[in-house]
Amino acid sequence: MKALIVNGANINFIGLRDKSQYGSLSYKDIRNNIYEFCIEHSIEVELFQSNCEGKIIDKLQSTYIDHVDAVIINPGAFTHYSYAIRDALEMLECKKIEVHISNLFKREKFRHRSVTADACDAFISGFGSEGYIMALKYLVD
Ligand SMILES: O=C1C[C@@](O)(C(=O)O)C[C@@H](O)[C@@H]1O
Repeated sequence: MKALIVNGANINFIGLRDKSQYGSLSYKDIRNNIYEFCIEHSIEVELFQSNCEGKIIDKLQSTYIDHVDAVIINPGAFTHYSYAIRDALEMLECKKIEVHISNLFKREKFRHRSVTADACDAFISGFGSEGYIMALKYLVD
């Protein structure tokens, strides 16, 4: 099993920003938890984070050449308006899971809408950073 985990805008600042929504684990802690789970379950994983929409699209497109079985994506605020990331996701034929650390529906109205979620197979929101592990568990079960 080969998985790509893509994190978008400001996810590298998790642990510093709005701890009431995102908890106090840092992005590095979250990465380490993911690596630990992937080692235990023999998942080959690549973690990618960018604050640039175009770089995220390039990374998603690269999975055509560098085949992956699954993409797990937290686009950050791009979730709410990036049709370009949505289109890049839609093209991919692998399993796609959208993850959000916070519960989008318990927050501001602009966060209630995901333009990327319907290009994915599944959606996880509100389980904190455990959401990434839940997505990985779903893939290995
Ligand atoms: O950056 C983020 C993080 C987020 O994607 C989440 O994981 O809960 C939710 C988004 O609305 C926000 O812009």
